[in-house]
Amino acid sequence: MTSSSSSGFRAAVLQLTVTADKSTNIAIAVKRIQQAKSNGCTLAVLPECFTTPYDNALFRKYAEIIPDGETCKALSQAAKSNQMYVVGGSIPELCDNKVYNTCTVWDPNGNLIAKHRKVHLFDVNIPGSTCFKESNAMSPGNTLNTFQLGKFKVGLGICHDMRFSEMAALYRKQGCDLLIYPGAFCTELGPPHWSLLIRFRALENQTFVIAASPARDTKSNYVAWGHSMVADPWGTIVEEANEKDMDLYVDLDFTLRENIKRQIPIGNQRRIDIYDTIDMKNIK
Ligand SMILES: NC(=O)CCC(=O)C(=O)O
Repeated sequence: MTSSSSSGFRAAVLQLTVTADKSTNIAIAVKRIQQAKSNGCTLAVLPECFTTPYDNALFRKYAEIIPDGETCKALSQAAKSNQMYVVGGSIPELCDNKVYNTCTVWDPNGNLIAKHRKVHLFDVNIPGSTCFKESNAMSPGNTLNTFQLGKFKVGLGICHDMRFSEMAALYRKQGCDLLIYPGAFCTELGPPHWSLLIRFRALENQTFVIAASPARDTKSNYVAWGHSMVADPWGTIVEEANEKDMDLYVDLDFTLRENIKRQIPIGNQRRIDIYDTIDMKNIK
């Protein structure tokens, strides 16, 4: 496969360091998108909250109106000048006085072709480990969102969204070939769950999965796990970053997905007749 062919394309996962300065973060992202282009990539994926330290106290301060804010202008321009698709990780979005954790997607003409507001907010309470209540600062989105990259369909989620197999299954049902999760797991929940969740979403849906994290900054209030990752429909890790500031360049060949779907045809084996008798609303 060349960097872009009928069977796939090359993707960049940009594991950049998020500083306290928004303009610096945007400039770093733009530079890394250019580098991805030089390395033959068709798609660049940025991390969750790549313009903003992951901190409830800062989300509203850093928030922007989409698509009028400085981040959207820069991503649109970067997508257009490099003739690439850009998945803009996420930024805090200000809309009707609410703040959302929102991913924007830009096509090679610089058009905004999709927007996903994080549906499942990161509210956990693990004494002695991680206590975070994202819903104190953010509002949840209420829709699932996809976009088309050539003949391939992509489903979008943000970080904690990846814990919900129901959401990924709905994307599978819609025919998604690839799921993308900008994310920022912490150093407590990253080691036990990050890789497992990514591989499982890939395996159970027979899709590729890209998860893009910020690099680890041990001086920040919220220390990201890093380990950006690409998993294939077999559940194998194709590429994994360590915790440092770095990028992954990965060739995605979707003939693998077609082969696996044919060889292990779980798409046709589901017993909806049984599942449909179970009332999901009553299952916690
Ligand atoms: N930013 C997030 O949504 C973090 C999610 C997370 O760490 C988890 O364990 O879930």
